[in-house]
Amino acid sequence: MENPVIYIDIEKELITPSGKMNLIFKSEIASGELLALFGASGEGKTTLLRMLAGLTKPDKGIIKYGEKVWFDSDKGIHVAAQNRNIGFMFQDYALFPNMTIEGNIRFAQTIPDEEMVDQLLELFGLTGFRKQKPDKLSGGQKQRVALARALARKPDILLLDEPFSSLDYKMRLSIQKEIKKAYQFKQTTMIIVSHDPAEILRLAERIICIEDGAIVRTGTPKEVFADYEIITFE
Ligand SMILES: Nc1ncnc2c1ncn2[C@@H]1O[C@H](COP(=O)(O)OP(=O)(O)OP(=O)(O)O)[C@@H](O)[C@H]1O
Repeated sequence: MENPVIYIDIEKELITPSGKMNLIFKSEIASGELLALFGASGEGKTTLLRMLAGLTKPDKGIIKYGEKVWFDSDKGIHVAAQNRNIGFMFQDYALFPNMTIEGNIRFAQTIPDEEMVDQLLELFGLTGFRKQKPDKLSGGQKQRVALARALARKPDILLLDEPFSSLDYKMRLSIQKEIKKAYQFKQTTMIIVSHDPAEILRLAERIICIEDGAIVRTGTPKEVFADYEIITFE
């Protein structure tokens, strides 16, 4: 069954180091779409994901998931994060320090599924660490656990904020490939924040560029990056 379309039409005043900036975002995100958000630091990409996840309230507007209204400022509706079935991994993710790696992944599941825990550990190259505590792991390994945890709850929507930043090139490529495979297959809608055009070209079907708090461009990554000479198309 297809996931519903996400409809976002919101405004939020951001308090930035250089003053106030109004973030205005209106878009429809299709079911099963792999969308990248691209923009300079401080443009509000993380805040946008947080609003979609229900962790930050927009000042005004509407967020809908199919027929379900998740946010409506006029009607005073704000559905809590735990009722949106969104998997997310933000830059400031924290693992539970007293739980093992497998425990961290298991804890994220809404319905217990040991086979999936094993698959995720395998997919992210973590099987050998499953009984370890997070403090024994490197930054890249911790990031992989956080990614596995975001996937573990079988979310309808997956929000990834710079999810591969601590991974080495080889691991980056292999995990990008696996994520793309697994989630296109399941038709999970995925929104990824990335500063890396090559990564966006590899992963995303559509890109939305944000500048000064507004959408300035949208299209396929090839269309949008066509002007950038530095990019090598694969
Ligand atoms: N709830 C909030 N209310 C008002 N301003 C906020 C709120 N949350 C974040 N901001 C501000 O909005 C600005 C944009 O932050 P955000 O983290 O969304 O940007 P970003 O595009 O994700 O940047 P980066 O690429 O560096 O992660 C920052 O200056 C931040 O201080």
